[in-house]
Amino acid sequence: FPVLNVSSTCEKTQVAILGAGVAGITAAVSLANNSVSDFLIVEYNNEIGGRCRHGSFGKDGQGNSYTVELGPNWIEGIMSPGGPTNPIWTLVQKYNVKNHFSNFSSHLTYDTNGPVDYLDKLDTFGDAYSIVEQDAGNILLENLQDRSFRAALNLAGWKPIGDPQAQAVEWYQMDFEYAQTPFNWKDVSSEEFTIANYNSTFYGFSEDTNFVVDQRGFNSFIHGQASEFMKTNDSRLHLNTVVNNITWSDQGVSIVNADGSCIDAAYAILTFSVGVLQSGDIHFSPELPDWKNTAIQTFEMGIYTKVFLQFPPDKVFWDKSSECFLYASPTRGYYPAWQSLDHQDFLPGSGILFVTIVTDQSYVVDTQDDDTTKQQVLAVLRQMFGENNVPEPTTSMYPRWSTVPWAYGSYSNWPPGLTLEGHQNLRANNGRLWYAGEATSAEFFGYLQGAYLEGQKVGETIAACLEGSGDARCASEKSYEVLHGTTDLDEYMLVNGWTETSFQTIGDVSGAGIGG
Ligand SMILES: Cc1cc2nc3c(=O)[nH]c(=O)nc-3n(C[C@H](O)[C@H](O)[C@H](O)COP(=O)(O)OP(=O)(O)OC[C@H]3O[C@@H](n4cnc5c(N)ncnc54)[C@H](O)[C@@H]3O)c2cc1C
Repeated sequence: FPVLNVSSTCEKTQVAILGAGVAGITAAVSLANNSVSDFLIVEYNNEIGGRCRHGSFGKDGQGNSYTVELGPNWIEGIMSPGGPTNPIWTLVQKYNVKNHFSNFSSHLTYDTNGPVDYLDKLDTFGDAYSIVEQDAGNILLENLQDRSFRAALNLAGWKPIGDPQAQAVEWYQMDFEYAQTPFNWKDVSSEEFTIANYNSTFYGFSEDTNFVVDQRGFNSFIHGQASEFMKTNDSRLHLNTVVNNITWSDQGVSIVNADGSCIDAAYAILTFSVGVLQSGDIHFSPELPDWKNTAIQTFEMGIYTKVFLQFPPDKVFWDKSSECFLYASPTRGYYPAWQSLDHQDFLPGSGILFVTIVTDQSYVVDTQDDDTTKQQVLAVLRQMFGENNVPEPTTSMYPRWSTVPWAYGSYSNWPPGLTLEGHQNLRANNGRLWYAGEATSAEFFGYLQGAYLEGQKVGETIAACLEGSGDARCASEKSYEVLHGTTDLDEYMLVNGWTETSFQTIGDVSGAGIGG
């Protein structure tokens, strides 16, 4: 097989897989399933899993730490009878990853004065959201101009300005899922593709989401997958190796790492996050063409931060039968969604509570010290549950996703006005350098299933290329040098990374907009 610099001293391989997250490991499974065993996986960290990552936290009665998920916690969208199944759900069952149905109707509402019932505002939001779904379907089917999610909600009559409870409800329904806000000038979400993304997962698979509480960690499904094709200490897995330079062409790809090691590959699969690609930490030679660079810089990266607290288990002050506590602050997005792990279905007796914040507030906590954040969350808890009822936590912890140099953020988000062609440019290969990851999925961006499906697809494509570049399955991805303003209906097809799932309404069809 042809590679660059055949005379060089670099390690040689047929396929260099850059990154060992879900996309990278799934690409390797695809190659192995297609009889390609000559590949190398290069990974920044000292373990596989990527953003699917856990940490040790707190102590149980025996002095052992608990495992908590720093990254994904949910299998989002499971399956509907007779419909497609989320591939992550299939893997979680295969490798017995412990999970439990998340009951989102098990929530209580609070504001600065303590408990107060504003659940009815969730219904009002739901009514407006159904109108937005119809509107988004119309935009897609009629090839109309996309708009921001804020504009869409306003047009549907949902205007939460000046109402902290309504803002908390909006945060719970939007920011909690997309890690980005539809709030006023900060709005960075497309109406059309946010709705399509929601439909693909929650109408395509099902509206159920299951919460993972496996003490081996959520990523044990990735370890399970890897064990199917790799031995312990497999020499094809290069951990603790940071890629710095990528030289690409139609003949092959050369990679130079920070430790000076290098690889010459016939093909490479790049799975780094949009945050890493945007950062400029990776140098490309030749420079990436404008159409590719524009796509990378246009797609958005959201931050999703969980702040964990452990309280003495005998001093738990919240209702242990509830899963979620929503807090309405005058400042929208200020420590709004609290989840209890001390629940009979999760980690009973653990005394662990965590609060989620996203992008704007995440940037704030990422630049302040742990103690300041702890004092802020305790002040909120004391407003919610009473000044004298909330003791000092025994420990607290949170990851700073915006600063992690192998991710620079949590997951991607589709900005207003970006067309399907614009997104396709994020997916499209540059010569023999191919791309995969959650962000390259047109329908499932942000989710584990997006990373899985994109990794699988690229693995199969390159296996076909290695059989013979004349193989039709090896054709280059379509790319667009000139971007037009909208996307014709007949472009929603595989050539642009679009399957038919967003047009299905297998789950709850009550508000299905796109094609529904
Ligand atoms: C806080 C949080 C919550 C989330 N919640 C959910 C959820 O509940 N459900 C859900 O489905 N999804 C969720 N997601 C999204 C999900 O985690 C991602 O979609 C998925 O893990 C992305 O996989 P990937 O393979 O595309 O990328 P990654 O996992 O980022 O894999 C890329 C790999 O490349 C490596 N890398 C980066 N730079 C370099 C370099 N220079 N050299 C070498 N290696 C490098 C990284 O270390 C990483 O291992 C969440 C993510 C986060 C962070």
